[in-house]
Amino acid sequence: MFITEKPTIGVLGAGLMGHGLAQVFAVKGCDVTLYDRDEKILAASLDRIRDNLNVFVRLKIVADNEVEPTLKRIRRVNSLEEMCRDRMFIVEAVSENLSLKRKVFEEMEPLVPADTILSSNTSAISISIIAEGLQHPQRVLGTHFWNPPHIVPCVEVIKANQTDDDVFETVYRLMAQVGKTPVRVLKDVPGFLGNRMQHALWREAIKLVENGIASAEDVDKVVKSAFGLRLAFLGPLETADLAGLDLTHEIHQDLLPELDRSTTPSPLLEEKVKRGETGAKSGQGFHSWPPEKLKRLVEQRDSVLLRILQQVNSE
Ligand SMILES: NC(=O)c1ccc[n+]([C@@H]2O[C@H](COP(=O)([O-])OP(=O)(O)OC[C@H]3O[C@@H](n4cnc5c(N)ncnc54)[C@H](O)[C@@H]3O)[C@@H](O)[C@H]2O)c1
Repeated sequence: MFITEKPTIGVLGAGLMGHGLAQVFAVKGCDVTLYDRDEKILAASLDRIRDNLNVFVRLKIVADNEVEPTLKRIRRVNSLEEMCRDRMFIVEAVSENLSLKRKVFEEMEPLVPADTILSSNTSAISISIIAEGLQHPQRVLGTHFWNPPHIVPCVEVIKANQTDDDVFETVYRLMAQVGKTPVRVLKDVPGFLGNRMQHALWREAIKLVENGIASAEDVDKVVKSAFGLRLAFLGPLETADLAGLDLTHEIHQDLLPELDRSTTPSPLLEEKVKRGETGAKSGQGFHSWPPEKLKRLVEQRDSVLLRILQQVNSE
């Protein structure tokens, strides 16, 4: 399948992920339509993108005079129909809810020609189930961007049971064309690649706190000041190779039986959620989050991530 130099992109949902997705494509010269049923969220999206771009300008990744032309390439529209018009690729980023996702895909189908590619940014819902019952499920696949999508390079391109090979490879190339680091997820498994690994780590981290082995502060500190440091440069399998697979085998023989293997959320997590301690949004989770601390951390996160990426890319 052919990708034009300036692909036409539709983004459905302008929330946390959607506004950043619009930015990803617009920065690379694509013509973007952006739609959200919530008028306030849609109205605020361009200012959020401008704020994001200003961080890039401060770090000299984007030139000052590129900000307005980038914003001009994003057209906020007031209906699904307008968002779908003349699009080569549409990415859905509405709330994480299966029936909602199935509904919006059903609504989009009659609004686009059979060769418009439709993707979902779902974190965990099966793409094959979203595509079930559509007239042309072969043009549906997953593109799982990570938050913040305008900064984190990886996009997991997920092949659903019905996805056509050519569609899959076209989207893989499109992601590379807009400067992302695509990976192929060849089977539609829950959590794809990244969230399976990430939540295996979180399950163990929560269990260590629940069992009183260390504080939440110290659990986070071990990741940040030990093995987490190298993760942006070396993956776990590269690290296992460097450590030696014989040593890895030895350690797994002794350690794997000791690790948490729960198949339900931990009692500590259940208790916190019941108490309303839902993390940053409520001000309290494993850590406490006064608003100024949270604001500073999110700003620092974006600029630290960009600087790590600059460093890794220059090696
Ligand atoms: N937040 C993350 O860290 C993250 C990371 C990766 C993937 N995702 C996935 O991305 C998707 C979006 O997540 P988010 O965090 O941006 O959520 P969000 O709640 O910030 O945004 C969702 C947006 O969808 C809009 N919406 C809902 N129904 C709609 C409809 N019928 N038509 C038009 N707009 C509609 C809402 O108004 C809202 O603005 C989810 O599937 C989520 O799992 C999220």
